[in-house]
Amino acid sequence: MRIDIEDLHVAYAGRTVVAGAHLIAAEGEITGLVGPNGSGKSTLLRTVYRHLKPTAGRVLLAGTDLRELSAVQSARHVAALPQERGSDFELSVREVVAMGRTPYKRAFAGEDAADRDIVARALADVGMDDQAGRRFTALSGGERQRVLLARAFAQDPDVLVLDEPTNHLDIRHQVELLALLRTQRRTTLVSLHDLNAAASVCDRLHVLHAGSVVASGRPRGVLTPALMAAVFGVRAAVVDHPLTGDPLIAFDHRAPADAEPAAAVETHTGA
Ligand SMILES: Nc1ncnc2c1ncn2[C@@H]1O[C@H](COP(=O)(O)OP(=O)(O)OP(=O)(O)O)[C@@H](O)[C@H]1O
Repeated sequence: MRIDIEDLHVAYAGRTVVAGAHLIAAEGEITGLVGPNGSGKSTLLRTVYRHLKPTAGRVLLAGTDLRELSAVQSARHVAALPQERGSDFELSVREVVAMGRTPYKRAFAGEDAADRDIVARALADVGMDDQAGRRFTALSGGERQRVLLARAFAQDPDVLVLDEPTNHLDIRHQVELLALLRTQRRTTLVSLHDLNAAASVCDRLHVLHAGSVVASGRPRGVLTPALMAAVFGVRAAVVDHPLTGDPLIAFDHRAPADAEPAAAVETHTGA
């Protein structure tokens, strides 16, 4: 299922932080959202998983305005890994993941064999199947993250919305998670701070700056040295990754760039 975000505005207590964002997350593609701190990535994602209501504009799921769907209907289609990662579940790992099946159950209905298979597969996908009996609150930050991702997988959604899913993960688990997203081929909308990971894993990228999408397109067309200077305020060269051929952004960690105003950034929409 495809997601269309049209002229989205979102405000907190009257302060608009997403202002007229447009983007498409195409069916079966990984669509990345990148941008500096505070640019509005989490806020935009929160409207897609219905944690926040837009003040104007809309989010369409396969052409239907999300607001026309009930909470249960949208939970069958859209699963999220939010940035607010619950830490207060006095539940086992397996029970947390099984919560992903809730949208499919009638009140008080128990698990059936199909639910148990889906939960087991989700736990195996994130490499937590050997820890299913542990208490969620006893896990490390990265382990919790993987369990909450398994809960999203157990929801068997058409669309995955992931807010910085690689946060807290060691490099091996980052690579595994991103590879897993690629093999699943679900419609995925994901925010990432790691621009090299975004360049490798995303089919398309949207760059948010001060609440607006300032560049969109294939990673190679979007992640240019000029954009890195103007939006992120850093100096960088873009080369070919020696192992994969993906764009590899080599940052100058010694000094920031003199950032140009964001208005100087051209919006890219091509390949
Ligand atoms: N719950 C909230 N109440 C009020 N303002 C908020 C709230 N959450 C975010 N903001 C503000 O909205 C703006 C956008 O924040 P948001 O978290 O969407 O940015 P982000 O791009 O995800 O940032 P980061 O990269 O730091 O996670 C920021 O100015 C932030 O301070």
